[in-house]
Amino acid sequence: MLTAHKLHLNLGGTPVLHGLTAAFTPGRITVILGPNGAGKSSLLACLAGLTPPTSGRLTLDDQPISSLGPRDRARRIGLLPQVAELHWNISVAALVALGRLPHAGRFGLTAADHAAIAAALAATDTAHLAARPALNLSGGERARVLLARVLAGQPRWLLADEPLASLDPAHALDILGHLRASADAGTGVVLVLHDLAQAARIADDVLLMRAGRIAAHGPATAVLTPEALGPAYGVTLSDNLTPLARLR
Ligand SMILES: Nc1ncnc2c1ncn2[C@@H]1O[C@H](COP(=O)(O)OP(=O)(O)OP(=O)(O)O)[C@@H](O)[C@H]1O
Repeated sequence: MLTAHKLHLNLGGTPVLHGLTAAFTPGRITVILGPNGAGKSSLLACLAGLTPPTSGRLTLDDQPISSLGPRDRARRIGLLPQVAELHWNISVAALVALGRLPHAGRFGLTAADHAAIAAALAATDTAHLAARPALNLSGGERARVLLARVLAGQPRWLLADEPLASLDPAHALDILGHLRASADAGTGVVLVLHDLAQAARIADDVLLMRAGRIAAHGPATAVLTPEALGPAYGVTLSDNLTPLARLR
């Protein structure tokens, strides 16, 4: 289990998370929803152990996340951040191989490493880009390659912030299918999404945030309703979760 207990986070003197308590279950896909600025990315960064909370407790399988060494943590928790910038013009193959760094032994990549990299390239339909310089990719290609880097690490927990935002419908479906298969194989998957239709398609559980607090958390069927989502987003929603109008 990945858990947050009474999590508070201040950034630049501003309270961003206000005492969140939540547990995430391996083998399930949790989608975090909420309006801009609700604290979704901040929560994900805390869960990944990258942003230390101001107070509260984060644990992975009953162990404080802060007690994990960076290599151990990176093996167990993979994070795809919302804004993933590329600074080096290395090849796609080299970039995806970086995802194996937490597993790297003294003698370079093993057959298992190569197999994991090939599987990540296949899952994201990026194998044909392997020789391309990473800086020359389109936005959607770059997003898929950066996801491949995370998948190559085969983390037990996969946290991804808007992983489908720049993908075309076919690639979005491919990635959703891969995430479902990963969860079915026991991976804990936590996704931040804005598209309610995608959330409805993939979520087992939904954590709805509003202004740094949890507005609802439970099975998707219970939270993905116009009554629960509408007030959080300040809109009225149709039965199929299409936004109809702003709430006054
Ligand atoms: N370094 C920072 N200093 C001060 N405030 C910050 C900092 N980083 C984020 N915030 C604020 O924290 C709040 C939560 O931000 P966060 O990025 O977690 O929201 P979000 O729900 O992911 O939003 P979005 O849907 O727009 O991506 C926002 O009000 C944001 O302006």
